[in-house]
Amino acid sequence: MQPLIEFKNVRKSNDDFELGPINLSFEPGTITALVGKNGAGKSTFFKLLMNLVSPTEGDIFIKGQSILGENEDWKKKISYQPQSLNGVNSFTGKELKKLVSHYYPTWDDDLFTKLVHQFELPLSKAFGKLSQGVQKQLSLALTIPRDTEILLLDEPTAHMDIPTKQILMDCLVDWMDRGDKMILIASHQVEDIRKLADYLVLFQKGKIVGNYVKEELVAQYKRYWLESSLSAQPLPGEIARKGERLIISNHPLETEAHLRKENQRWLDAESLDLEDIISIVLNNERKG
Ligand SMILES: Nc1ncnc2c1ncn2[C@@H]1O[C@H](COP(=O)(O)OP(=O)(O)OP(=O)(O)O)[C@@H](O)[C@H]1O
Repeated sequence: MQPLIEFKNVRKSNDDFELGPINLSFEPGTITALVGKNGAGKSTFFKLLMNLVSPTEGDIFIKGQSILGENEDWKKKISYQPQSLNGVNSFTGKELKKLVSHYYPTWDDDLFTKLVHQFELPLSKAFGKLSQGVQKQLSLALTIPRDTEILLLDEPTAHMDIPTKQILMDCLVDWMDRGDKMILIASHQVEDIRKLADYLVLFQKGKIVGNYVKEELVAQYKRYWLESSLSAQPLPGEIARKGERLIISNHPLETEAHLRKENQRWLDAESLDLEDIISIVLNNERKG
């Protein structure tokens, strides 16, 4: 299957920041979360993909078409919700909808009306006079109904109350059922990632440190409480220990095989929270 998006050896250098090299591709039918600390490069990744900033090296393809060429047809296949909308403060929601819907041949007006109703958006008020959370909701209501094959969401649930978050999650799940679509979502909200994402791309200071299937990543980390004290020697797979009887492993099969061989029993074993796993991977990467 042809990927919807391909990054081929992409690098971007800003004053004191280097992003890349990025070699990634994204298939239809997938939701991928971009995860990393503040300043790790997630928004720059989106800006590169929208050709709002130019790569220093490499190329990006949408359905096989380079976004760097003269032909800009690809823009109608991709919707982007940036962290904040600039230059629109004096426009009302109604005016913004007219502008946006005109550009996208796939615009779904019923979906827009549904989101306006669910988010209770005041369409006659100037964008700049809305609260941050409502601005975000309006921005989403102007983005999702473009109904393109690719949807890019940069921190969609920042400043969002809990019931509205739930509406958005349900909307995105329904939206994926519409066909061969994909979503890239940059988020610091582990709950969003847990609920939505199939894949995780982890960023650390401009480098991609891993591209994981979420379920496989979660299955890879386990915490064990052992019946008796551990020897000082680290166990196979061990990446951390607390006290004398608690260890964390990122190779549970190897760890368990070793414990059985040594007749060391464990009283309990459990998977780690996604939040803990992300912290471990990013902190280990920082140390490395
Ligand atoms: N226009 C710019 N000119 C120079 N440097 C920039 C520009 N935009 C971003 N940067 C730098 O690029 C780096 C990555 O920023 P980016 O916004 O992509 O990170 P992020 O992962 O999205 O962060 P956050 O989670 O805080 O949104 C930062 O060091 C930032 O200062």
